[in-house]
Amino acid sequence: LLPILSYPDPRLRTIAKPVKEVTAEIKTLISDMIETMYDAQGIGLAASQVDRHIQLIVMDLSEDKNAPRVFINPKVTPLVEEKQPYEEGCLSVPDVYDKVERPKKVRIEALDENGDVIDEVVEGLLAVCIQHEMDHLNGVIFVDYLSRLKQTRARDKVRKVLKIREKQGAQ
Ligand SMILES: O=C(O)C[C@@H](Cc1ccccc1)[C@H](O)SCc1ccccc1
Ligand SMILES: [Zn+2]
Repeated sequence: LLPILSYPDPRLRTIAKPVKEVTAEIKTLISDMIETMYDAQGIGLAASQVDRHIQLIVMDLSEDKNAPRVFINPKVTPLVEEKQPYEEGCLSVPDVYDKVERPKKVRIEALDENGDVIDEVVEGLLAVCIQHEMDHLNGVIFVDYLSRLKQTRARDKVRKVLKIREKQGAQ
């Protein structure tokens, strides 16, 4: 399992670089990220969150958690002005959930783990998730869209959750 960086760690603000070649090392990182995502009960995970600053996202929206998807060098283009609210969470901001509005329908252009082209128009949770993950690759965290007060509360909440986890870990 890979350690997930927690807000407000400044490393989460690093801009991810494009992947030049899908090497064996990157394939290992992909499977480690998928395993880490499942363990953390996430439906998406960006490489930035595990302190690897390359343009790589893994995702699995399936019920049985057996359909992982990989997006390399993704580009997301909003297709409509209309925005849709969604109660978002983030593995880097544990136990904090709040409403974020994002474009309802987007186009995803990327490469998959075999270097094959992905070019899809998506809506719903997949559209929310890919935009949330793309933000991570650009050093943006969903709490950045919330009020200052909510950002302060989020920082305090994460500090508390991490203390509890440390205590649990130590036992
Ligand atoms: O990037 C992450 O931190 C994983 C995110 C992905 C996500 C955020 C908002 C909306 C959809 C996906 C989540 O922690 S995964 C946990 C989760 C699952 C279902 C709905 C919301 C959050
Ligand atoms: Zn996140």
